[in-house]
Amino acid sequence: MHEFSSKGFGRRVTLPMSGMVVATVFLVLVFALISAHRQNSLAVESSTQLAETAISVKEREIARNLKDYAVWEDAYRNLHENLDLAWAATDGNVGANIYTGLGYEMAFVVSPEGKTVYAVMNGEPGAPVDAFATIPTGLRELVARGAVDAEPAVGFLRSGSDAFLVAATAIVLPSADRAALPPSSRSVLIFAKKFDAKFLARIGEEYLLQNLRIVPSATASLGAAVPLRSLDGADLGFVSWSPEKPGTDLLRFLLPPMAISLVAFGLFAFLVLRHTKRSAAEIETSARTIEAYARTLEDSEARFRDVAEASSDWIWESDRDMRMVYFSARFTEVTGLAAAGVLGRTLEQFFVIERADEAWQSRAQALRAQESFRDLRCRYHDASGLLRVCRLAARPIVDHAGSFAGYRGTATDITSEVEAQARATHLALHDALTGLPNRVLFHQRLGQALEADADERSRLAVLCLDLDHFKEVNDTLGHAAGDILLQEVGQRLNACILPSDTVARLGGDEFAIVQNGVNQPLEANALSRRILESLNRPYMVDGSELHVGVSIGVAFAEAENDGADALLKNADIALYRAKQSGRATMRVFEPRMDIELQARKALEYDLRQALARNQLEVHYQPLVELENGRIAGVEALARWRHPEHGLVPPSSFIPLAEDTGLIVGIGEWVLRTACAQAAAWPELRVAVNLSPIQFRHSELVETVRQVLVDTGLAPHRLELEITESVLLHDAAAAREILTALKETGVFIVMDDFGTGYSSLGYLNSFPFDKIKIDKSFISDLSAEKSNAIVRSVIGLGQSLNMITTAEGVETPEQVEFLLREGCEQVQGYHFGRPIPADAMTTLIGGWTNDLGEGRSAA
Ligand SMILES: Nc1nc2c(ncn2[C@@H]2O[C@@H]3COP(=O)(O)O[C@H]4[C@@H](O)[C@H](n5cnc6c(=O)[nH]c(N)nc65)O[C@@H]4COP(=O)(O)O[C@H]3[C@H]2O)c(=O)[nH]1
Repeated sequence: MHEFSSKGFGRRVTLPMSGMVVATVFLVLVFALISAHRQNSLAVESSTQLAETAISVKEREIARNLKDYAVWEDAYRNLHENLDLAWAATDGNVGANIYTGLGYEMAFVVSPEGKTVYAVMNGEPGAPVDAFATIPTGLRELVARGAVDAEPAVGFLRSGSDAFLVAATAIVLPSADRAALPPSSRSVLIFAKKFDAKFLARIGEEYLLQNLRIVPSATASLGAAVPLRSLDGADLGFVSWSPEKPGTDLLRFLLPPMAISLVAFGLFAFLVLRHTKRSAAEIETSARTIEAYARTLEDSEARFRDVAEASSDWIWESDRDMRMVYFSARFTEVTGLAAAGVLGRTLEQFFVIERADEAWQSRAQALRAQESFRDLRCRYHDASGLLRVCRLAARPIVDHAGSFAGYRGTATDITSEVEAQARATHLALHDALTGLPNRVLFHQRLGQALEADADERSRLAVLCLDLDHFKEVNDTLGHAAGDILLQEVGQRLNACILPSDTVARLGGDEFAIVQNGVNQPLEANALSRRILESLNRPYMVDGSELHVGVSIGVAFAEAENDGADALLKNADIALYRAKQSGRATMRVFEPRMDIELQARKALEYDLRQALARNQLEVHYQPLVELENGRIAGVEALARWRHPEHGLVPPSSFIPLAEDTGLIVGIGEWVLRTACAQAAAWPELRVAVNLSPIQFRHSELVETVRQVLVDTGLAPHRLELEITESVLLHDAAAAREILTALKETGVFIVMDDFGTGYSSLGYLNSFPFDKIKIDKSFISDLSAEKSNAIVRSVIGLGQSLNMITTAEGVETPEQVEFLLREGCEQVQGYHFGRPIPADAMTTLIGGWTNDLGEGRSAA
């Protein structure tokens, strides 16, 4: 770019302009001076001519006047032939009139012999004054020439210090033939006019020559001069005058306005130049600013290009018909396609616009309105034919006329982003372990299904599934095995459903199914059966065969159902009921289940407060030795004195306490209360029930030890009753705890023997001190089978050297039977019901050895 500079401008414009102005002024001045000089010279020249003419006129005038007097018969007769001085002196002849009339100061008559015979000096005729003495130089030659020449001889001669115009001519008859007369016989008349200041002043007046005067030298000239030379060439000085100076006058006239004009012009030129210079400086500043802007613009463009290409993949442009007309170099780098092959195709020919994209409507509107748009999702095939996704953003190009000329925009390849998004969406909606839909997707599907009309809704069933004993698998075989099991369960569930159904893993071992069955509830029942059958089949995990069942709760959508949450809640309630019903089964939701559940929740709430509000009590039931009828001990049984419901039996709250984990706290409280109470009684043992839940807490042994220490009860006076379910859960851990408990010195009792799996192996492998035969066998003693069982358990105890206790002994017959069979201890209403500690203290105090007496009727 050409750089504009005000200094350059000064050099190029100011200096030449200033030079031109100065040169013009100079030329005008020179021209004026030359003209003035020329004018002056011409004036001098013409006045010189005038002066010369004046002199010549005077010469001719004196010659003419002289000739008038010399060529006159009277003069010839009286001055030549006969010298008549009186005639001569007579005024009017050659007398005073020569001076007074003609103004000649001197007049002489010289005889042929060369002698002055008559003279008139300043108008005074008189005695002859020698002319040659008066005018000593040059007069003789003049007289000689005048004597012979036809015309008077005229010339300037000096007389003293004065110059005189002198004329001489022969005095002849007017008719005389001058040539015929010998010169020597002629008399000569001489007139002399003094060239004095007065005469010159008169000439000056006549010829308009100012200050006409005689000056001795040219240097004393008044401006113009003509030399006066005598006939012999002697210098008589100069006739000088002040010539007119029209040039100088003109200059005088012109110079002031010229000077003013020049000054004004110079000032104007100066101002113009200054203004021009300032303008030039401003232009230079503007030019620099524009240059700076241009550089900034270039930088900005480069920056924009860098940013645009860094934040996107390529830049593109289309014409007004949406035909691609430009791709930046990155287009080929990213797509592998040659730009030339795509240019000319329309936007829609190259890109497949994703009209399914939710935002398409607004983009379509922007495109129709030829407005800016962003985030327009498109697909295209790259050079290798792979379908890729990109995002377009563009702004309209507006031409100089303000019309739409196409689009200019960026494209960003978002294929990996879209794939990652799809993966993330899948992850967000699916369970990572089983690949099944997760809770979120399940809710979405259920919500969508519920949006259908009432008819379709009524076909909808939700099944909630919970694996039975899954926790045990996890606890015993580890989480890896649990994971494999869950994956297998997922596959089996998938195999059970139809494509229109959705099976989801809600978390842990919870699954749920949305079933769309035309024929409900039959189809839900059928599906439940299929699932129960499929999931009950054994699983092979790490080479081990595992068995886990499943409990299923089913709820059907109804027209007036609240929604997905309500439906799922109902299915969950049904599932809870299925689990309560012994697992591996299914239950269909009924409204009463919800009521019961609410009641249970209310109870649970109350139970949480019970301990803190001292609503729990421990009642004691005596254990009697059959052999001697003595109280061998008491069983501590928890009671809940509910402020509204009265005394609540443990069968109503212990399972709830176990489900909620409250049993840990309640159990410890019962243990501590019973031990403290027993310590106050003489040598009686106290039996306390331990829940399987307490067993899973590692602090159990330490708690027992601490309670014994705190209450001071001797360990051998404490019996801990456990059920078979404790052993079922984790046999190894149970054995470890039992062994540790045994080491504290307490008795371990197997409670409710015969109700569970009653593996006889347990009795061998665990350190039990006592077996309690469940009261269901005792109450059923009339039956053959029960008799046999009771008999064999008693026998087993004896052979394993364990004490056998029979529970629920209510009748003397039962006592007799047990006595006969060798049962060592009994417990039952026949001997005493569970009673509060005070009552028990009284009972103990009044107890006799007689088996039939002292029974409490509490
Ligand atoms: N029909 C009949 N029943 C008799 C007779 N003699 C005693 N019973 C009842 O049989 C149950 C014996 O206790 P259990 O088998 O350990 O069974 C207990 C025990 O498993 C559990 N339980 C009670 N208190 C506690 C406790 O503090 N902790 C734990 N973990 N469980 C407890 O609750 C179960 C029920 O306790 P209870 O309702 O007190 O019921 C007691 C007792 O009242 C009889 O002649 N006929």
